[in-house]
Amino acid sequence: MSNTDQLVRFESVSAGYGGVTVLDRIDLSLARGEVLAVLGRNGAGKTTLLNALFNLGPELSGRITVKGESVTNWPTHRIARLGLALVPQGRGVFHTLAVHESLRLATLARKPAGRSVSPSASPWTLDRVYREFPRLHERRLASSGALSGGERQMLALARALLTQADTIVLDEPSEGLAPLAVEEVLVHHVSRLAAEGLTVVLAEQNVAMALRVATRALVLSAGRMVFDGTPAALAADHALHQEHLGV
Ligand SMILES: Nc1ncnc2c1ncn2[C@@H]1O[C@H](COP(=O)(O)OP(=O)(O)OP(=O)(O)O)[C@@H](O)[C@H]1O
Repeated sequence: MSNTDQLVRFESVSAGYGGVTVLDRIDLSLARGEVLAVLGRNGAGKTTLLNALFNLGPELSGRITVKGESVTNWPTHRIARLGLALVPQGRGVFHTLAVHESLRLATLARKPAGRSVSPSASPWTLDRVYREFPRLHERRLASSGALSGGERQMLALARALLTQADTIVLDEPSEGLAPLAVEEVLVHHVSRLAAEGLTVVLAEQNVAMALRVATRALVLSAGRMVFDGTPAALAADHALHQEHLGV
């Protein structure tokens, strides 16, 4: 893999809280255009891995590189300006704002430094977001707090796109969504965006959904990486499923 294809690299990254190790010497690399599913049971360290990438809390050791820059311990906003956007668990939308206002605010957020990093030729605008998510256009005057779970996830995704990020990181996007909403928001929209060149990382408990959209999967178990490969290889590995993903 050439350096320009490589967006993110973890080299022996350990992370923890209050001296307790939660992630243990993780090595991984993420290439442009991949849809990477980060899987594992409750407490396996999925959120900690995403938070390590954005330097959002855990104590870190090892080395994290984003687009060739060594970003370990950089402030989160500087890491984001390299073209990464995080949609946190619970979606992080302001409940009192109308959908349109929430999206408009996202267009004002600071853009990545220098050149545009959006993978598609045209930048994300409000019009383009409303074309991609017609449901948000219908609901543009509704308060964000009145949205369904699926609509709120679309709003969070749209806000991330409006920062012109080329890499979107989603923490448990299917959590609390009805099956139809999972299908519409995640399988439909995420697959479409990935087909246009967006790089996506999603931490998920919903293994079946994640494997439908992912091009690659990692499995964490008690902070160690126990699998890194294709969704097909993971789906075929029943013993690994049983041991590290089964409920
Ligand atoms: N801020 C924190 N302070 C202390 N311990 C934490 C903190 N955040 C997470 N942990 C611990 O780290 C471990 C991994 O948590 P993490 O949230 O990364 O797992 P996860 O795989 O995302 O699980 P879930 O699916 O439940 O979100 C757990 O034992 C958790 O209790």
